[in-house]
Amino acid sequence: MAYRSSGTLRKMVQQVVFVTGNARKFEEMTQILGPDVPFKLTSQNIDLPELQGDIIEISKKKCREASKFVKGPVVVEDTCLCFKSLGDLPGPYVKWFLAKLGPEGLYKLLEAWEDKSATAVCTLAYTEGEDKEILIFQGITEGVIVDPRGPRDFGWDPCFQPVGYSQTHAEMTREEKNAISHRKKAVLAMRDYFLSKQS
Ligand SMILES: O=c1[nH]c(=O)c2ncn([C@@H]3O[C@H](COP(=O)(O)OP(=O)(O)OP(=O)(O)O)[C@@H](O)[C@H]3O)c2[nH]1
Ligand SMILES: [Mg+2]
Repeated sequence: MAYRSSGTLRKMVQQVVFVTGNARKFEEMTQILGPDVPFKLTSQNIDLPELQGDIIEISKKKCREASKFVKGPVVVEDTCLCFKSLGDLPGPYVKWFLAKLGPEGLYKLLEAWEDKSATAVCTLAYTEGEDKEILIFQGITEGVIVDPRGPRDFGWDPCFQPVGYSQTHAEMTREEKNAISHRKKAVLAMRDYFLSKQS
């Protein structure tokens, strides 16, 4: 078992459970983390209540709920899609907007507005256990909402085109998306935290 060499003797985290019902999130997080990470990531699908509030608040509550089930280190993710013209809605409620309207409907929501800009926000909330502090790692990608293009196998990817690119997330290969995405930025911030704890 590994221990931190400096400061108080402390057991290192060896396994982190990603509580999510979304297999694509786990797949992308695993690909982004790569092999160079000091813990093993597994996933568990627990139907967690998602309370209302701001992004950080929702993520922290989700993490605390998850930690009651998982007896050990746990991470959860909440992803928001925020339309500037709509005062950052649908934000954390994008899942329900997407389910009812599809990517076309998301695009049409902005029909009356000239400004189609949006931000994709990935928020990871991590804790070592039920009574431990919750840490937040966030990644944001700026983009525009376009008439959907590309495969429909993941959420709103077909209507989100990152600034500086001519392809939507859905038109990119998985590697291309993972190299620039909101998730990549959040996951690498979490990975850096773990690597810094090691040294
Ligand atoms: O096109 C996409 N590209 C992405 O990179 C992405 N990440 C999440 N999503 C979707 O946005 C909503 C977030 O809701 P969400 O954070 O509550 O996720 P979820 O309920 O699917 O899983 P979880 O809460 O069990 O982890 C859900 O509809 C997800 O499918 C994405 N769509
Ligand atoms: Mg959810």
